Amino acid sequence: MQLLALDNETLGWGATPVLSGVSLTVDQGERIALLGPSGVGKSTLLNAMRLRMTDRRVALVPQENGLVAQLSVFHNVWMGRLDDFGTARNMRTLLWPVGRERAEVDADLARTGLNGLGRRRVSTLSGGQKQRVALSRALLRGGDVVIADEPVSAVDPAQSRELLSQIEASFATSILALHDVQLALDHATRIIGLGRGGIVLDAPSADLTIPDLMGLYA
Ligand SMILES: Nc1ncnc2c1ncn2[C@@H]1O[C@H](COP(=O)(O)OP(=O)(O)OP(=O)(O)O)[C@@H](O)[C@H]1O
Repeated sequence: MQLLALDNETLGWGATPVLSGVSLTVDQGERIALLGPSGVGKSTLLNAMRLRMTDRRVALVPQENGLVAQLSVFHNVWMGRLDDFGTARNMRTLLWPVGRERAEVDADLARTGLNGLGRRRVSTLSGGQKQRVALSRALLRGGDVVIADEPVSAVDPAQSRELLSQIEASFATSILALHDVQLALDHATRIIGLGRGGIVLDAPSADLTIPDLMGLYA
């Protein structure tokens, strides 16, 4: 089943184009990694994909995490489900979370290695812990597809692999901007490479090698 299609499109911000001639489709079940040098347009493409999938349940992990620093880890993770409930229920959960809600959040915190941190204020966490809060929020939300912008950039290599495995376990389809080419080759089934204002590579990971991908950064 096709989740989205872009046909020779120009993508950018306001009147400023970043990527042009962008044509691609994304099918359910694909695991896509976006690669390319800093500033090339990975976030721009992810944003365009997100906007085309309004008919799908999408979980997002933004590059800057999108957390509310003054609120607890529990509150930030629960935000992944705010649009599942009405205002009154959300107010109640934010003020007086019940045991079942805490348990649901705790289960996803455990999956990202943040056991026991539900009551901590996000502002007191390390960069890698904050990133894992954002991933826990996406896991709690669940959905058809996860769109994540460098979701493991602040954690160590072993944690990166574990976290990507957790993403794979929860989402049938994933679209991830990554900067580690080996991680991309190991976890994605398809790699889209950006450069020179557009897509310069779109191929199955199985057909690609590290030197092929390093060419994106030359
Ligand atoms: N929200 C935004 N509003 C306006 N311009 C933006 C916005 N986000 C990105 N841009 C611009 O779009 C261009 C591509 O940036 P983008 O963030 O898509 O690249 P990227 O490949 O994700 O970079 P990085 O790897 O550094 O995160 C840059 O010139 C950037 O300034």
